[in-house]
Amino acid sequence: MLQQIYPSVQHDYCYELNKDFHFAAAHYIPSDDAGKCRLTHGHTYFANVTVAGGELDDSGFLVNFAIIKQLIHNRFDHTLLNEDTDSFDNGISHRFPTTEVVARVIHDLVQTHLDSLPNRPQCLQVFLRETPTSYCIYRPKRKGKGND
Ligand SMILES: Nc1nc2c(c(=O)[nH]1)N=C([C@H](O)[C@H](O)COP(=O)(O)OP(=O)(O)OP(=O)(O)O)CN2
Ligand SMILES: [Zn+2]
Repeated sequence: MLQQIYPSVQHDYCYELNKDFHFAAAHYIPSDDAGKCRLTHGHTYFANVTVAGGELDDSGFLVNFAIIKQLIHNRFDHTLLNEDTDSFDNGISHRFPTTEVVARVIHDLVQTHLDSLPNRPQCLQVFLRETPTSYCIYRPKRKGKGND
């Protein structure tokens, strides 16, 4: 597993956890501007998900690390991302499986799970590395932080 220091996100929560995981997936970018990336090709994506909150659950967890990985790995590992039409859409640019959009989709899948937990943790950041030289960070707008 790639080890690195990730950019931190400012917050006032007592607890913050980070989960690293990776998954292999293929994609293509259906845009004339995408050059060679218009063709189907694969990556080993490295993700770091940041979750924060003020309360732990009955196991002493903010959220189980394993669940964070399973949510994403079970869904996308060894898939063609473009075929996951619940997450991506080849006809709408802001739903093409770019690094930016995949990072946002990972956030949304994680946050949907977190919203089902009684202690209501928040996913504050998704760091997603697509290649050795390219990565994206997605941070959702946060209510009460001047963004809403
Ligand atoms: N803003 C974005 N730009 C590009 C994306 C993207 O998702 N968001 N994606 C691609 C391609 O899918 C490609 O997989 C990654 O491109 P790139 O970093 O250029 O890949 P290289 O390995 O060729 O990079 P080098 O540093 O030149 O070796 C393209 N752009
Ligand atoms: Zn690519």
